[in-house]
Amino acid sequence: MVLSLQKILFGPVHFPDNDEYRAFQFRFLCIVLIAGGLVTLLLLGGSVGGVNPISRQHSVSMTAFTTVSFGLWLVLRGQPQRFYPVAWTYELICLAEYISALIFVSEDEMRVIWFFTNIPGVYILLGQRAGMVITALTVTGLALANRHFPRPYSVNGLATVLSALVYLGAFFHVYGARSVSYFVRMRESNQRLRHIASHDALTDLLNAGAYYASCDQMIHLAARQGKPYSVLFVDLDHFKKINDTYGHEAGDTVLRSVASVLAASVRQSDAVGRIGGEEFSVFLPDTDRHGAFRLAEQLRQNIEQLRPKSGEIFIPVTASIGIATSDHSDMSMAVIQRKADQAMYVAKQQGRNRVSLFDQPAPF
Ligand SMILES: Nc1nc2c(ncn2[C@@H]2O[C@H](COP(=O)(O)OP(=O)(O)OP(=O)(O)O)[C@@H](O)[C@H]2O)c(=O)[nH]1
Repeated sequence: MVLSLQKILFGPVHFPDNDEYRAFQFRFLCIVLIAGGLVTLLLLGGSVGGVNPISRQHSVSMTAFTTVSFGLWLVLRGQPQRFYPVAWTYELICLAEYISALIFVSEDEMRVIWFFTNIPGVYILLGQRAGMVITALTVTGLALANRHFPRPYSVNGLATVLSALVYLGAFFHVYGARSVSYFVRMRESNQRLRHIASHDALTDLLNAGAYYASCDQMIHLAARQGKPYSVLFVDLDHFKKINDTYGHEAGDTVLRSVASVLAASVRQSDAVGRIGGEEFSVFLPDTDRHGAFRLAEQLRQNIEQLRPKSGEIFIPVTASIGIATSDHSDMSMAVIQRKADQAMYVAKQQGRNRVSLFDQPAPF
């Protein structure tokens, strides 16, 4: 019920998770357009019914305003990319409408109130600069035009109106600046937290949880498309000895260097995760065992040539890599990872610094 009302009001729109403020502005503008059209329609109804007489000239302007408001809502519905042109157009027709009321409805001494309702909306929809410009235009326009109105406001009345407008503009300026900067900081810290929760602090690769979650998604996609996928289990050789010989910090340097090589050597669509101390896993969508073997061999050589530097020492490092490729049945991540692990174990047994395929001889 709520969802279908939202669909009617806003159309079929979707905003990314970290775009709440833009989503709010879009929805706010839709509501403002509908509310603006309805309010003028109500006042026009009052005029037709004789409750609230409005001059003929202003009735024409109100009819045009109502039509354009609803028209703009239809233009905006489901099209967030039209937000700024629609918001500016609406703002300009609002100003025209309020000026028309000032000139043609002089018997309504409260008509200046509409300028007050306008300013918060400009700050919310169009931001600080537009809010300041519209406030300044309103204040100077009223100050200069007052004596030309058929029934000008008294000096006292005008002074109150202008001071209150300046106060309102300043208030929303400060409030808007604060809330936007607060929102931006909240969004940044959310992004940071999400990154921390899904990445390994030492290497900045995906951590085990995030890595397996993204592999599960890729496996679903591959199953739908009927495409093969492979997993490389990369385990550094005699890493304990590296720690013992060069120190733990040098070990960390090695892990970071290997992680960079892995991340730089694969495609954007592949996933790389640190799944244990000196264990990495690489998921290769749309890759059969030939492609996986070629890449694994390349990675093995890149790691061997790496020789990361710690202090004045270049540390020799090698890796054993196990490969498993999906067969025609659907293979879960846990199963294929286990097979890659077994293949890696074979590589270790055969002397390390080599690539081994699960249950199969090398294809070349
Ligand atoms: N520097 C550092 N060492 C780590 C980290 N995580 C795990 N290790 C160390 O990695 C070593 C892994 O040793 P093992 O599992 O025995 O494996 P290995 O020495 O590489 O031997 P093989 O795998 O059989 O070639 C352990 O000594 C861990 O303490 C880390 O974040 N930083």
